[in-house]
Amino acid sequence: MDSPMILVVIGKNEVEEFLHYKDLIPRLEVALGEFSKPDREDIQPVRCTVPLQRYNGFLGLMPAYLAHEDFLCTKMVCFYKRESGSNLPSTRATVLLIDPEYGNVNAVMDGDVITAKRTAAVSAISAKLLMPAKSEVFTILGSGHQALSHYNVFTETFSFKQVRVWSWRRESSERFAQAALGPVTVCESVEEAVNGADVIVTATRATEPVLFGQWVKPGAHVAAVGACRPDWRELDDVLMSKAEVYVDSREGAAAESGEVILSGAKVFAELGEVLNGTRPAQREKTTVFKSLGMGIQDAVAAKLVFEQWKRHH
Ligand SMILES: NC(=O)c1ccc[n+]([C@@H]2O[C@H](COP(=O)([O-])OP(=O)(O)OC[C@H]3O[C@@H](n4cnc5c(N)ncnc54)[C@H](O)[C@@H]3O)[C@@H](O)[C@H]2O)c1
Ligand SMILES: O=C(O)[C@@H]1CCCCN1
Repeated sequence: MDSPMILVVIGKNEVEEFLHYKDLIPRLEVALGEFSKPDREDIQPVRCTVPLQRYNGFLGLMPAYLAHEDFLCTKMVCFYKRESGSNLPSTRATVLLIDPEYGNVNAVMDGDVITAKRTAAVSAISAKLLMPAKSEVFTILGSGHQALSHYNVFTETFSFKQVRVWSWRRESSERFAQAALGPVTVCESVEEAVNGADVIVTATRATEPVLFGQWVKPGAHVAAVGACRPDWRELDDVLMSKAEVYVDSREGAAAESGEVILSGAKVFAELGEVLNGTRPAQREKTTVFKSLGMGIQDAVAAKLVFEQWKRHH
């Protein structure tokens, strides 16, 4: 017998309409905390990846089960090592909601907005915990989808005196600055962009380091969002060795993060451990939050979207 639900398709516009940072952030904080408990019940295997060599990319499968909420879903995300000048998106994602009792699919949802917003929301949580107490200068490296979602949530959540952007191509940085809701200073080089910055987000497709420790102010917080393969980097060894390293999942970082694996840096804590109070937030030190993305983050976001969708239909 099937579950009584019929299959619904929820597109990008609806996900955008139903997913708000003010709802997403507190729920992600709870989920990250649950994930980092030794007796966790939520289930999330490390991403399974299928190489797509012909296209220089991967298909990532990201299932998750939120046990307390009896919510089961999986994201399917293709991500590519695009040429630097390419205008094609580096990730495309879809989320399937599955009835945990009967096994049938209840909903197919756009995953691009979910990926953009939940990733930025988790970086904002890292900054809330780890950035210097008086943070005035915020720098974004990259000017793509993640750069924009990070700009949106960081400027919505914190008050910076200056926001700077650097990107591979100046035209893209200028387009980014025009699309942003507030003033953004376009920088010519990474060094200029990060000089004196308190908070730095790296959201590029780089596979070799673009951010070097010698340029980063002591005590700054870096949320590193790109470089999600064991041999890809955005940050150099100097930065990885001078910073206290926080991750979303230790297991994920050990399997997938070039920054962690190649530098040999020790992971100090998961964000969830800081949220649970079992590891300290070393705000006064230079900190790196290495983000790789987790299925439970997608599940939290997809659940919120589905709740709102049901309310409106
Ligand atoms: N941590 C997570 O959960 C998570 C989630 C989604 C995406 N990502 C990763 O974040 C990164 C950005 O994703 P996006 O969706 O914004 O991509 P995007 O394609 O929209 O933007 C990528 C940006 O990187 C710049 N760029 C390209 N090649 C570069 C290079 N060699 N050096 C420096 N900059 C370069 C581009 O100009 C562009 O500004 C990707 O690496 C992606 O895989 C991580
Ligand atoms: O968690 C995610 O959704 C992304 C997909 C692309 C690779 C990095 N992580």
